[in-house]
Amino acid sequence: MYIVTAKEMYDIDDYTISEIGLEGKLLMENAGRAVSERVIKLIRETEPVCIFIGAGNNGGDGFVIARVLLDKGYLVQVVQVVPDEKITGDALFHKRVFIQCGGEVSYLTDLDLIREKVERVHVVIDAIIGIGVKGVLREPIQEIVRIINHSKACVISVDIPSGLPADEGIGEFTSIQADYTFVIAAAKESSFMVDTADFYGQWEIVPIGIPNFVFQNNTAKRQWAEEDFGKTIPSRHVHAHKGSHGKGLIIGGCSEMPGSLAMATKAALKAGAGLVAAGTTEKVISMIAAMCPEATYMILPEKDGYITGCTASPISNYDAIAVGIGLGRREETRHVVAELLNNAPCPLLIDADGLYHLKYQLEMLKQRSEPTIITPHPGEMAMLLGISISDLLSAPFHYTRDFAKANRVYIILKGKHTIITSPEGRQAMESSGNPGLAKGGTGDVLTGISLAMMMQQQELFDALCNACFIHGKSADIQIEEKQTYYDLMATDVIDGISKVYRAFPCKRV
Ligand SMILES: NC(=O)C1=CN([C@@H]2O[C@H](COP(=O)(O)OP(=O)(O)OC[C@H]3O[C@@H](n4cnc5c(N)ncnc54)[C@H](OP(=O)(O)O)[C@@H]3O)[C@@H](O)[C@H]2O)[C@@H](O)CC1
Ligand SMILES: Nc1ncnc2c1ncn2[C@@H]1O[C@H](COP(=O)(O)OP(=O)(O)O)[C@@H](O)[C@H]1O
Ligand SMILES: [K+]
Repeated sequence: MYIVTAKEMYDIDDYTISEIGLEGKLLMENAGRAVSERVIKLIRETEPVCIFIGAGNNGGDGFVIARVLLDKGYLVQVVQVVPDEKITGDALFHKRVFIQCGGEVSYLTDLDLIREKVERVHVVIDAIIGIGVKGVLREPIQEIVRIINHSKACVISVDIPSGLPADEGIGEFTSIQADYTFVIAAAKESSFMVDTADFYGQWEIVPIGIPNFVFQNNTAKRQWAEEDFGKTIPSRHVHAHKGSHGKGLIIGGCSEMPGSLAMATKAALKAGAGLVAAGTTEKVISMIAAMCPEATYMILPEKDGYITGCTASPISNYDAIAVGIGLGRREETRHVVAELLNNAPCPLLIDADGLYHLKYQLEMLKQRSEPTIITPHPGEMAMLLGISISDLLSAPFHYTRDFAKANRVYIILKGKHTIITSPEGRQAMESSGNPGLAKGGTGDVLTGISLAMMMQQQELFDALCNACFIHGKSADIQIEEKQTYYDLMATDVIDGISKVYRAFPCKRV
């Protein structure tokens, strides 16, 4: 599933129409029919429906839906909220076809009459404005939207709730509050944003016949789905030995935070790493070694219980290194991250307190010849960017893409919808997981899983997407089977990794 801005969707439509030859009228027919199919599954013929239609192509979709429902015997009323001369092009074509089929259209702007109508119907279909909205809704449409929002009717939006921007980062708007939205052809950015997602209600994408390659050529953003995991997760060879699946090192931990290192280490092994070493202070090793007997341990120099260096040890022997969890923010610790940025001869993942130290040496990212991956939650990403969390969350695709390209870094921006970005600006959204994960330690588990994935035979970008999938899916399976959002623990997420692999068996070569 692809994710688009309004401009990208218009480019995709234009190419499909002008280069491929699928006419706009035909796309509108496909869109209207595809939405009608879903509507028919939701509502009964006896439930009166009112379709609200605006001036653009979104309104055109509305005329197709009206025709299909009328033909199926539904009680359909069509209210046009703009004068006749505003209906032009493909929308006018489909209005005429609807009328030829016996349909009736009333142009209404009297708000009392509209209120009366809306009170009498069970279902409102909102085809007033789609992705072509500009700014805050003008009157009388704004008031019509208010009337619909105050009614008891079930509201079904076509493509996008009218008034809502398709793109992230747009501040002021008034919008239909939909119960359901049937999104045409590709997800719009706003369906994932904290401030706009809820307006969609339950939503689903309806395909309208646009070929896959047209999306691929016009957007670098997509959702990472179960099928992607199934297709990309590497096989385990029958003759594999522990070296075939990577030798990883995790550096972190201090006397106050030993558990995070234990969890990341265990998660990395559970996710499939061949060998994992935990690099930390002698005291932390004595605290956690029994929790993860399968790991090896590397004693690092320390001061007052905090690690102060790491390159005295042979870091060149590893296939991937993670640093930062439970590391602490002492100044003496900062150059642990600097040493790794300078010397780690393999992919380097930086998380948690490591990101805090990275903020002071961001310019080193560009000098690395091996990939660097950062795994911030929104607070950490905002800190790296020097902006507020609310600014970041209003336009996360934009901010993470710019940062990734400018600093040549992979980013996993964690959240309900986690965004994975490559240094070239390719982006995937991974949406598994649930509120049970909103608990300390789950990020450490993701770091461990990510380290394991980074060392398997798969493209690094896919590896990071798959790590997020395993993490979220594990939490989902645990909630389905035995736990609740309240009692899910980070260690349960580690246990659930086995269930993900059993549910999606990978190929054995
Ligand atoms: N081939 C295709 O492209 C396909 C497109 N498809 C469908 O087309 C939709 C996009 O259609 P679109 O581009 O015609 O724009 P659309 O969303 O109907 O809105 C434009 C109208 O809104 C009005 N308006 C804007 N802002 C406003 C405001 N603040 N307050 C009040 N009014 C405002 C604006 O008025 P104006 O400012 O021009 O006076 C204009 O009349 C897309 O979402 C999908 O459903 C599908 O059929 C598949 C094929
Ligand atoms: N409501 C939620 N829905 C889905 N995933 C969530 C939710 N809350 C947190 N997560 C996931 O849990 C993890 C939390 O990571 P992080 O904030 O770094 O935790 P910590 O540092 O305490 O271990 C991330 O992978 C995030 O995507
Ligand atoms: K709409």
